[in-house]
Amino acid sequence: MRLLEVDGVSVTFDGFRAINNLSLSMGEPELRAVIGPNGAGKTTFMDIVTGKTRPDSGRVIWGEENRNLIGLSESSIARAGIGRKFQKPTVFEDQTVRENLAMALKARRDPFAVLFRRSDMPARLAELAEEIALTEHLTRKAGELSHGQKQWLEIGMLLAQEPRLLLVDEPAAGMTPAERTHTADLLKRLAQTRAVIVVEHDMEFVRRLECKVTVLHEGRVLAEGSLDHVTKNQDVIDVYLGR
Ligand SMILES: Nc1ncnc2c1ncn2[C@@H]1O[C@H](COP(=O)(O)OP(=O)(O)OP(=O)(O)O)[C@@H](O)[C@H]1O
Repeated sequence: MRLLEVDGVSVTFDGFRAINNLSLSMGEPELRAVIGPNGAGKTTFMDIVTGKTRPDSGRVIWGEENRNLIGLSESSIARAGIGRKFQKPTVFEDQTVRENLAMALKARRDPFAVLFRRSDMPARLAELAEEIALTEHLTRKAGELSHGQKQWLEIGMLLAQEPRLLLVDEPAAGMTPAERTHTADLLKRLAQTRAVIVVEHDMEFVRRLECKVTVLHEGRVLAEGSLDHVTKNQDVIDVYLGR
């Protein structure tokens, strides 16, 4: 099913067109990597989808009701089911892993939260911890976790909101090789039941995701397909070699 449709979106900053008639479609479930050189518009694309930046034109169509997200507040969009993981982890370092997850579960504000009984919380918390491979670390302070584990904890906290689409910004940055492998596996698993968009510079990591790749350049889609397909594309090669 089609979950998200970005349709002919443009945004200009001080006369500079950062996003230029961008169109992109996401299914549910789906895993997608978005790559592109510096300044290609990757961050601005996420800012538009999450309501942080309002485009000058175009539409962002969401869900089975074909709701246009443009003009909605960031919190309305989050409630509609779009979660965003920024590059830097923002977990509560003085709280334990369990406390961080419990806070995220309590913070659920969507209409389903009322159906979600408090007594179900321990089970859901255990499930989340399992999903992000932190079951053994529930009683540790988040500040004691490795960089990779903090990132997983934050992903777990986002999962508590049950997003239908998760946007993840450069998850592999600063991770050890073992953590990268874990993260790629985690994202692949998450994308079996929801839509996940990963913005990433690291091609080795993108290869591990084994998913469709969208290459952005100058605010529009330059190429789309498997990593092998897009890396053979002459336009993509030229852009990456800076010609
Ligand atoms: N608020 C803003 N005001 C002016 N220009 C901006 C603003 N935000 C982004 N830009 C410009 O828009 C272009 C796209 O930026 P964006 O950050 O989306 O690219 P990116 O693909 O995320 O790059 P990187 O890989 O370096 O993070 C860049 O040229 C950037 O300088």
